[in-house]
Amino acid sequence: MSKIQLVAEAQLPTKFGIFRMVGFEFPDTHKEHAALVMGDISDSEHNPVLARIHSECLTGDALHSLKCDCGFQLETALRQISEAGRGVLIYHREEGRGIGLINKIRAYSLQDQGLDTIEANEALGFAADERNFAVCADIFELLGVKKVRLLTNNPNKIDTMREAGINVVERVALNVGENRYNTAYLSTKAEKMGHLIVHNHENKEHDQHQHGVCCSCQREQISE
Ligand SMILES: Nc1nc2c(ncn2[C@@H]2O[C@H](COP(=O)(O)OP(=O)(O)OP(=O)(O)O)[C@@H](O)[C@H]2O)c(=O)[nH]1
Ligand SMILES: [Zn+2]
Repeated sequence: MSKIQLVAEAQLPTKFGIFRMVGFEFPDTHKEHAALVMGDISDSEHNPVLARIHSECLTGDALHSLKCDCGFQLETALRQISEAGRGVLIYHREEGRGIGLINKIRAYSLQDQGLDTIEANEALGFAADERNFAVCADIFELLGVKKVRLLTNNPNKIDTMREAGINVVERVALNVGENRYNTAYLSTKAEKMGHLIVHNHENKEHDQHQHGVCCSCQREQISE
């Protein structure tokens, strides 16, 4: 398969400030990814860039689902980049950990019957995580980013970046959005997938809760 290429760029004003949106495409498959860039990221060698690899989650990112932590992480990452005045968010379009939206809905149906997130994937014939993060290293390279402070709880993202030559100088934890509907999902990630999740009750910075959702996440008005 040929390498992904940078194919389009434009300004994107958001509620977190004005980003440069960069579009990437594989020439053969036309599979698309995108990145939001703020500030001057060309000097990462001397001043590592705050960065997020955010895997697509239509339900969490756009439809306000409480079944996962994705939407909360997306908002927090964009806010932190905006506060830093500089950074990159790669929107990694591998919905449902790479199984796609319809299969994720099928997995959610199995979860409604009691399976956890990994068991549901496996019952559908998939691995627990089908994502390929290597493309994100290529995207960092195309953006001229060499050293990053990576916003993630997933050690696999860090390992893959380092193997691909992107220097992750720091992991910045992203523990937001825990609520009654995703506690089991977060526990499965921590216990079975090795994610570095800190639960709200252990997280001194986030010890106030409203409506079952962590105080830090700005989506406090949730009707239950
Ligand atoms: N197959 C499947 N995918 C899910 C489920 N819940 C969320 N996802 C997808 O999981 C991806 C996010 O992965 P997570 O494991 O939550 O987090 P991560 O990106 O690995 O790690 P962080 O950087 O810490 O956010 C997105 O692509 C979501 O669409 C689920 O129950 N089943
Ligand atoms: Zn999600």
